Amino acid sequence: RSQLVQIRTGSAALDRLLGGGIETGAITEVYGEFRTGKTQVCHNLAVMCQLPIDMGGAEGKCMWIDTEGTFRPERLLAIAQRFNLSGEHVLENVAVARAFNSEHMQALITRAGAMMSESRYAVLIVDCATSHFRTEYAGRGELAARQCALAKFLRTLAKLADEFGIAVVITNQVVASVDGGAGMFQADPKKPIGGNIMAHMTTTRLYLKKGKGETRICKVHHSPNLPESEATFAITNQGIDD
Ligand SMILES: COC(=O)c1cccc2[nH]ccc12
Repeated sequence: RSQLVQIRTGSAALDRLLGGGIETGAITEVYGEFRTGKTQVCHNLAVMCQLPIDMGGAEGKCMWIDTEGTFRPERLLAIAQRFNLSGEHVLENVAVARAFNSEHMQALITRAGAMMSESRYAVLIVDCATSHFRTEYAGRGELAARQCALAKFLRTLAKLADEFGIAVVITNQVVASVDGGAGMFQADPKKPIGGNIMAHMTTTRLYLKKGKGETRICKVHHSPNLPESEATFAITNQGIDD
């Protein structure tokens, strides 16, 4: 069983909000509207996880499932430079696969276990975890089937988080809604069909929203052990920062 640590995000304010950083051995959902920094948080974690544990890292590799072509290797190089890591070495330790539909996503995480038995992974990123489910199960009549497929996907992720002690980080794009961005599949409270799968199958949920200029505000939702407070961070060319 690998030692469970918290991985620093690159923003001290955000790390304080999280009680140290992103938890390994757990699933963290990062959700928010378009362009609120979800993928930027992932780029930071893909580098930070490779730092020594005593520097807030997890001394492991990153596995990245990219569903919308938002992975940017050049962003990793800039962040690596900021933390005095070799960019080439950092990129070598990030295994990226494009996932073109939800079946492909399920196949990738099913096979991920074999790779995690071979070498030390610290982070599995799925960005974005919900877009294919949303488009493939589009109609209202498909909500139950969508919840079922998503629940199976999250169960597989939870098993990887538990078995390999990795931090699973999944992003979820939500549209501005009257319920204040309650996250994907927030079933209409009047007709809860399995409720919000994401809300009860993830350990910690980070809601991101735009602040002034290039700043973003993160609010912790539904965390079993963190106060519901918020932190402000910046998005820079060298990743997220205070
Ligand atoms: C090169 O990257 C992979 O082979 C990979 C990346 C993310 C998830 C994966 N699952 C199985 C292989 C794989």
